[in-house]
Amino acid sequence: MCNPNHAAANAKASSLSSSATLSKTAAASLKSITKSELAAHTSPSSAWVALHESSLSSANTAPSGPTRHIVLDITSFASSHPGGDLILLASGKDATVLFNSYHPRGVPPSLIKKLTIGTMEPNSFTSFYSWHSEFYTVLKQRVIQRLKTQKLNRRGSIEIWIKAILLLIGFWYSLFKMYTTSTSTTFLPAASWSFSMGIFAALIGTNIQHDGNHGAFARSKLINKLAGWTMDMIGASAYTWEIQHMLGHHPYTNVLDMVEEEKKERNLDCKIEEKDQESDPDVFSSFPLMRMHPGHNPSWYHRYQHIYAPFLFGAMTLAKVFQQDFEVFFHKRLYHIDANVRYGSLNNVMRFWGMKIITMMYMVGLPIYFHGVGRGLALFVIGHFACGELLATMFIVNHVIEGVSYAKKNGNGEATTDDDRMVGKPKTMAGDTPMDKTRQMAYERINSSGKDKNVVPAVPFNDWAAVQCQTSVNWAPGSWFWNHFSGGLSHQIEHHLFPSLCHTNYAYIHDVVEKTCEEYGVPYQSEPSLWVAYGKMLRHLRCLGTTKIE
Ligand code: HEM
Repeated sequence: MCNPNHAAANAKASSLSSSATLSKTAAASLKSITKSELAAHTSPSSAWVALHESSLSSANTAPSGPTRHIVLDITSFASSHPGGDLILLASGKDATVLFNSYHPRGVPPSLIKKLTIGTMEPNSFTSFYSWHSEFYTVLKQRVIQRLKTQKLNRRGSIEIWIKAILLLIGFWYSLFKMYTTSTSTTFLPAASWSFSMGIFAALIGTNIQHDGNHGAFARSKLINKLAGWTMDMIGASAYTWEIQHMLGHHPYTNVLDMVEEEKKERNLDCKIEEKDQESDPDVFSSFPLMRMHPGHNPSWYHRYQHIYAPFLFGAMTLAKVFQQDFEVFFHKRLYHIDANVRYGSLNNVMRFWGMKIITMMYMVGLPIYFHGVGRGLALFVIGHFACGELLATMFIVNHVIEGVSYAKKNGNGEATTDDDRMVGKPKTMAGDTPMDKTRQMAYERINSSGKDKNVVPAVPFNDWAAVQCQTSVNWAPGSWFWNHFSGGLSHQIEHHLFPSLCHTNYAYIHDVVEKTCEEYGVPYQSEPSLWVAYGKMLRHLRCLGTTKIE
């Protein structure tokens, strides 16, 4: 079912996008590549990526044959890639989600053809997602059009530069005052500076490093790299963050791969070669103390998680700096995600250790030098608690909150029929499927306007972009202030759909996204403020602590 009114927009979008589906003759002349061959090409000296062919097609129709992926050799292209070395994160794996979500204007088909070296064996990957809808193609085209009309840069403009400079000054000034404020009579002033340093660190994380590492801060690759590096400046490794956030959380938001879960329960290793395991590492945050996905088994203590969560969130950044970074560095993996794409290179290993040593010197060593061991350590912990608490408050409400959906991948491969889709339909804790309701509303709206009800395009429940809308929630939508304060976290739906757009744009495109969702029958959930969202998040955690849904 396709709305003819959208055909023109779709055609325009696809002329820019990579409608590079290879002809049968061209495909026949390409070599067939196995999953293990693909997985062997993960270094900058030899990097291959696989792309789901239907996601590159402008037709976006359901497949008539087996799912097929093409393979691109990106080794020589990587150095000239406009998005910098982010492209290497995708090497050795199915890069369909990254490719589609990072190029709102598409990529020239001629480039795809030039880089294509083969095709994957049929059905090599079993993905939770479907790519057979025009929803995302039309949405991208409308958003790009809005940016053009309002003369906004896709990447950062003066707004983000001014903010970045002020935040960096705030961080270093607070640190300096924390060293130099005497603690001999009272501890409070130095503690306040440490608290302020922690708040600035959180805001640097959400406003500078987040955009930098998504390639969205500036047009220059070097500036993006430096902006991303501020993560190391505040103590945690940007490489671990890229692996967790960009390869795990963004592609598989609130998705839990039940095959992997079952293996874990039987203490079986989830092999890294099984690259199509699809789970969101953020739903493991603070695991096992927190239960953040209904697919996880509840333990007795989870019934109290809504009480201890606010304290635990404060320890989140300490756990990142001292536990997760080292675990990922030494094991070279995060759950099912191969970390060799970053920690496999000597330069990156040196940067990891160099930055850890330097930051420990100014964040722990100097406070101890100025204030003694006990007070110095206390100042360090206060700063981290302030940072962790603010970050968690603004982030967790986006994905773990009343009304949000969770998905389970049951290992049945890509859904192509409605029955298959039902298996993995994203559901709320209450067991509802919000998209059932929004789809119905879209049909009714068209019917009441007297038009043919078939004109509402059917978006599959597991359409990648529709899943982002079902699993993310906005707060304070449209607010310029909160969008700036949170580094775009308040417009999480827009961020998930367009991670390569600078966050300063989200407040100007959210109405386009909301309207397109409404038109296509896709959920779009917003909470009026952070406080309302926080309350709903705690209530939801209480419910998650006790209830299990199938
Ligand atoms: C797999 C093969 C890939 C090819 C052939 C490719 C090609 C391109 C091209 C041609 C552009 C310029 C687009 C424009 O100006 O609108 C671009 C931009 C970009 N790419 Fe890629 N890319 C690939 C993979 C990736 C991956 C995996 C990521 C992220 C992990 C990524 C991130 C980016 C970013 C952030 C930009 C800048 C976005 C912008 O200008 O709005 N690319 N890429």
